[in-house]
Amino acid sequence: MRYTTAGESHGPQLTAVIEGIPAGLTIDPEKINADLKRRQQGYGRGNRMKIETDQVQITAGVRHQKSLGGPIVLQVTNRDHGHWGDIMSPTATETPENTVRQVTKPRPGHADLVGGEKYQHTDLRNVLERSSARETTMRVAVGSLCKQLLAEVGVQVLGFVQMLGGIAADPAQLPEIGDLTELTRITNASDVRTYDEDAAAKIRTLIDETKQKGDTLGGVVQVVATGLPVGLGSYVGADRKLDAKLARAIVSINAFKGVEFGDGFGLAQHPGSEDMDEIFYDNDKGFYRGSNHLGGFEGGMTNGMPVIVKGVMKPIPTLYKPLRSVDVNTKEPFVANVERSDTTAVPAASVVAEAMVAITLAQAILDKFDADALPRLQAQLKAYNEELAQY
Ligand SMILES: Cc1cc2nc3c(=O)[nH]c(=O)nc-3n(C[C@H](O)[C@H](O)[C@H](O)COP(=O)(O)O)c2cc1C
Ligand SMILES: C=C(O[C@@H]1CC(C(=O)O)=C[C@@H](OP(=O)(O)O)[C@H]1O)C(=O)O
Repeated sequence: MRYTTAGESHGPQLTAVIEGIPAGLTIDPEKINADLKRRQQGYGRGNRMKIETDQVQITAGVRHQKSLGGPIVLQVTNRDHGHWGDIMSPTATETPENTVRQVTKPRPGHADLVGGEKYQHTDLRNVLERSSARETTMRVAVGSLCKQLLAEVGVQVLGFVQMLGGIAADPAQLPEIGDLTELTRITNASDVRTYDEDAAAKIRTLIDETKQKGDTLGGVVQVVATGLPVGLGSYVGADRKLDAKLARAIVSINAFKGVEFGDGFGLAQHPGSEDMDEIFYDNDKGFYRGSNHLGGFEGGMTNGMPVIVKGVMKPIPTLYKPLRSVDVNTKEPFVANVERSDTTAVPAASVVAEAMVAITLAQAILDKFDADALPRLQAQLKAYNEELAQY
């Protein structure tokens, strides 16, 4: 399964084309809309989210809510496009009026300067429009569709905020991970609600204070996936390791600078005897691990434990507090002048991370098994799990 997205932040609309979804999958657009809404929420977002109400339109590959096996097209309208006149029109010709707002002042921490140099753009709007995290709308739409597929084979995926601006959102250890729907109830990724209401209140206060100072915040998000078959991915080649593919998927999210599995960087702080997950056997459960320090991966393969992936998001680069930069035309220094921006988008990013994990896990399952039609995929997975139970 592969997908691509298209669209500019303030262009008319965003599009995703997905190829390789099995025929016969029920696709509920309202479930996609619910995830799009989660991505739009979260304390600390800027005014753009008051303008947009992201709703998916499915325009190809689906009939009567069932996938047909061909490419699926998803579209979301940018309501803000209406405020941009011809400036973001794909068809209007260039005039003094629609080029007057040329962007020549690159923002530190953004793609603006390097993108201009690389693509020979003198108007940096041509860079920022596509490098904007507005694009993650379509990743969430694709991920939401993938979650509908994963649910049909017993896999659940959930992303949430683990830390924001240095304050832990889940100070307690994750409870025994069973049904992720239960986890959704207590950890609402769309806001900074956490296991611990005190922590959530502290985070909201910190976001308010940071906004007042014209500054921004980053954080850590966590994604948990349960119900995965043993043996997705492979140790036999670098390009087949599934943990490596997940790392790439997470770091591909705008502003993400690091990724870890299970105890991640914390593993370096203990001797091996405290970090390995010992192996046990039970007649009913088969092989199982007594702990999950390694986040569900051994040798680049799923080992049957929940997959636990974390990603770190840098603070939002556009600050109301000015940062120094240099105008690409005049080569004169300036201090940035901001119109609007998020103070933090870590809650939204946790929904994006969930989508990226769902997409990558769906790809791994569809690569491994015959995926032309959903019932055959389900039958193959069942046979595979039954075979492994005899090992
Ligand atoms: C959901 C989400 C919302 C974001 N909102 C903003 C924003 O309002 N302002 C901003 O400057 N950056 C925002 N970013 C971050 C930038 O898109 C990102 O830092 C920039 O494209 C440069 O890419 P890089 O940080 O991956 O190098 C957001 C990122 C995400 C994931
Ligand atoms: C539009 C979204 O996020 C945007 C991501 C973003 C950036 O630079 O990445 C900058 C802001 O855009 P604008 O300049 O239009 O306010 C955010 O609002 C979204 O998440 O849907």
